[in-house]
Amino acid sequence: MNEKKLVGEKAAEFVKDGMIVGLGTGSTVYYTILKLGERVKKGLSIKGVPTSIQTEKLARECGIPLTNFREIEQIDLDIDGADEVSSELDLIKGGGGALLREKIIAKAAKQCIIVADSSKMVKQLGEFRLPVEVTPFGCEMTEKHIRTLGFLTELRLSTDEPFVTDNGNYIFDCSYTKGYDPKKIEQELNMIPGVVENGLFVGMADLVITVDHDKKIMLKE
Ligand SMILES: O=C[C@H](O)[C@H](O)[C@H](O)COP(=O)(O)O
Repeated sequence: MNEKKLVGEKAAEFVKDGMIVGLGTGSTVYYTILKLGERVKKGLSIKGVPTSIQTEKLARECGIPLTNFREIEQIDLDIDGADEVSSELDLIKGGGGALLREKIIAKAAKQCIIVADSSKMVKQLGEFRLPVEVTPFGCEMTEKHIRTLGFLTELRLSTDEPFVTDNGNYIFDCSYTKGYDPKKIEQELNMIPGVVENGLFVGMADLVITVDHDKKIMLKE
C-alpha cells in the first residue's frame, strides 16, 4: 500500500461519532476523506469543515455533511497534510496553496493531526520553499519586503498567469539560504503589510502520523 494511503487512512480512525472535523487539503488527506466518507455511509455522524474548495467538493462527493464558522465555535479534530515536518513537529504547508484556510482551521481545532509520508520528515525545515500568501495589490512591494528578510522569492504561476488562491490572493514561494528560526520568521513575515499568511505552522501539530523504513505506521507527538 502506498505511504500516503497508509497514513491517510490511519488518521480516519481518530475520528469519533459527533465530532466536528477539519478536513485538510492534498493528496495524503485525500485518503482520510475517502475513508471518512465510507464510515459516514455506515452511520458515523460527523460534520466537516473543509480547508479548500477542492476539499469541499471531494467531501460533498463522499457524502460528508459540512458546516462552517457561522454555525460552530470550535473544531474537535483537524486532519491535514504537510510539505515538511521537522523533528520538533513544526510544519511547512501550502504546497497546494491552501495554507490560509488550513491555518485558520488548525488554530480553531482542539487537536491537530498531520498525515505525512516518510519523504516529508526532515530534521530542520527549509528545503521545501516556504509559501507566502500575499494580496495582489502591492505584491511587487510586498515581495521586496520579504526579500529583506533574506528570502529568494518566486511568484507561483499557473501556466502563464499568477496562481490565485481560494481567497483571491497570490503566492510567493520563498527559499532561504541558511537555516531559519521558524517561530521568528513566521511572525516577521506576517508583520509585512500585504502578507496575508505564511505556510509555517509552529507548535500546531499535536500528533504526526508517518511511516518508518519498514512501512510501519509511526505516531509522533
Ligand atoms: O496547500 C496544501 C496543503 O498544505 C497540503 O496539506 C500540503 O501541500 C501537503 O499536500 P500533499 O499531501 O498532497 O503532499
